[in-house]
Amino acid sequence: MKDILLVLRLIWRKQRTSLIRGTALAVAVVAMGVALLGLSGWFITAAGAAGLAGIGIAFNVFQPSAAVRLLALGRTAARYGERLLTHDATLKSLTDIRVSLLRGVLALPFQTLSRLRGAETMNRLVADVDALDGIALRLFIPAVSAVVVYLGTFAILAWLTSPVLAGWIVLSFTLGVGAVLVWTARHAMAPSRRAEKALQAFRIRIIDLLRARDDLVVYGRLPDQAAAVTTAETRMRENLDATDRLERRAGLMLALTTTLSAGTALWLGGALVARGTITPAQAALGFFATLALAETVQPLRRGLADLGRMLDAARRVRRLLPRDGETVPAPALARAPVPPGRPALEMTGIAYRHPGAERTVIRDFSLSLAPGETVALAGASGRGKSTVLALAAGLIQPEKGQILLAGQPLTNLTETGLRAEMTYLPQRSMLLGQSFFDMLALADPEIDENRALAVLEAVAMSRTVAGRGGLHARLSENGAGLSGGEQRRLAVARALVRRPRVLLLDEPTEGLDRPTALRVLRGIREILPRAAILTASHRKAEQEWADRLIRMS
Ligand SMILES: Nc1ncnc2c1ncn2[C@@H]1O[C@H](COP(=O)(O)OP(=O)(O)OP(=O)(O)O)[C@@H](O)[C@H]1O
Repeated sequence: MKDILLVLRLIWRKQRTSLIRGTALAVAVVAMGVALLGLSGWFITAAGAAGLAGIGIAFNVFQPSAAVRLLALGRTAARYGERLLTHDATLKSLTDIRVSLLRGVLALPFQTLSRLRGAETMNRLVADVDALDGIALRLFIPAVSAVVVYLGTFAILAWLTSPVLAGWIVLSFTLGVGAVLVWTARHAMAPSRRAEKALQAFRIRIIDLLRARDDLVVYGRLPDQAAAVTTAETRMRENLDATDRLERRAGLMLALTTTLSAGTALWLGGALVARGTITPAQAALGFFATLALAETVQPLRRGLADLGRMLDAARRVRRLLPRDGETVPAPALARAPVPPGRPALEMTGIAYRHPGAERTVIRDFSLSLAPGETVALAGASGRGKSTVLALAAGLIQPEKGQILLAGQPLTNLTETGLRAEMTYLPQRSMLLGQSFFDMLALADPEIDENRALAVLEAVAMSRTVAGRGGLHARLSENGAGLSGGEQRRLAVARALVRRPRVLLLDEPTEGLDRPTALRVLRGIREILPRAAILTASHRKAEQEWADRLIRMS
């Protein structure tokens, strides 16, 4: 519940004025509904009684009928305004929450980020935030309007009829309805949670199926994965059916409660009429007002049936939201230009152990890299070459030692400043974009065609690009229609686009034949003659290309 309140506070804080106005209109809608039915009941009964008493001619029909029309029209207008304001305000605050969530995700440490599963994170951002719209629209606003209307109904009925009748109506109605709503919330919690879990599993399994379809086909597991998708979908439907059945049962119980409350109000009103405390028209007013109170509980019924889903969504979302007073820093510009004439990269006495790992993978590692120099890290698989590159790139922080970029500790540079000076090509890259040009523009949105063609020439991709219809020809998603070697060369070209002072390469020519690999390595140097290059390499071609070799053991 704490999580729901926190999300509600966020929604309220971001759209306070619209939500206050919308809640006021929601109260007006329900109050006018109660007044409309109560007044109509009183009007018909009073007119009938006046007719029976033979004084029908003196009965003023104009004022009550004008009030009935005013209430009917006012209710429609208030309903329209309420929907417009509350839905608009909720959707706007959910958009803000989604952006805050995305910022929260991006601000996570590299290690945590690399452990996140894409499909699950997408669910957080989309499905969970969608589930939160009911918190304001189907729980908070209806609950506030119900309480205000019950108090108002009690006060007005006590004034217009009798305090005993007013007290009985509001008390019996509130207790009966309250019991049904608590029952609904308790029984719907588990199926609503299970339905949401099954929906998320369904989405994740479909994404896994699409992403790994080639491997699933090769290993003959496509039917199993498809069956897993169907199972999740069936489970979702079963649980959604269960919540629907519960909601309908709750509707039946609410109708019975309202009827019981209205019936007893009629009986009590009759008894008060017999004692001469109130008139028949006043008793009718009480009876119809009780029937009208039923309108206050319909939205709450839906909201409470979804409570389990909203609670889980609020809990998951809250974990990723910045805490109160904690703002995620926006990337800023570098604080100071990097001074010239120093080693481009210095690593001194570095020690690092991956979180949860038993052994320290990097111990007392030091390196000095001059501008224009190329150093290759060599050593058996698992010795920590990629880890050194990630440390140098500032993606993870060493437990001991210091890393300087042209004399400045990495920690002194802002994210933007650091990325402007240094580029890192990991072992596996994602090629985002629909054309060669788009893919390169990810590294520099200002890139022009000449520069794009130059870096593509440097990595021996000019012929491929021309053969595919040029820089802007449409490609398959993530470069799927390109060979492995072509994708690798494109990733290298993208790293060159930024003209970094320090270039970190993790097996840049993996998947290329030796002559192409040598051409690409030569091209990298031609494009960046003064860059300091640190590369993790198993291949002879890369080790020969380097000025110096550091063996990791
Ligand atoms: N996030 C991580 N959590 C725990 N251990 C990790 C993590 N990343 C890497 N390791 C471990 O750290 C060790 C060094 O990994 P690293 O990728 O740096 O080796 P490498 O020398 O680059 O290997 P390769 O040549 O195969 O790429 C390995 O034993 C690896 O399993």
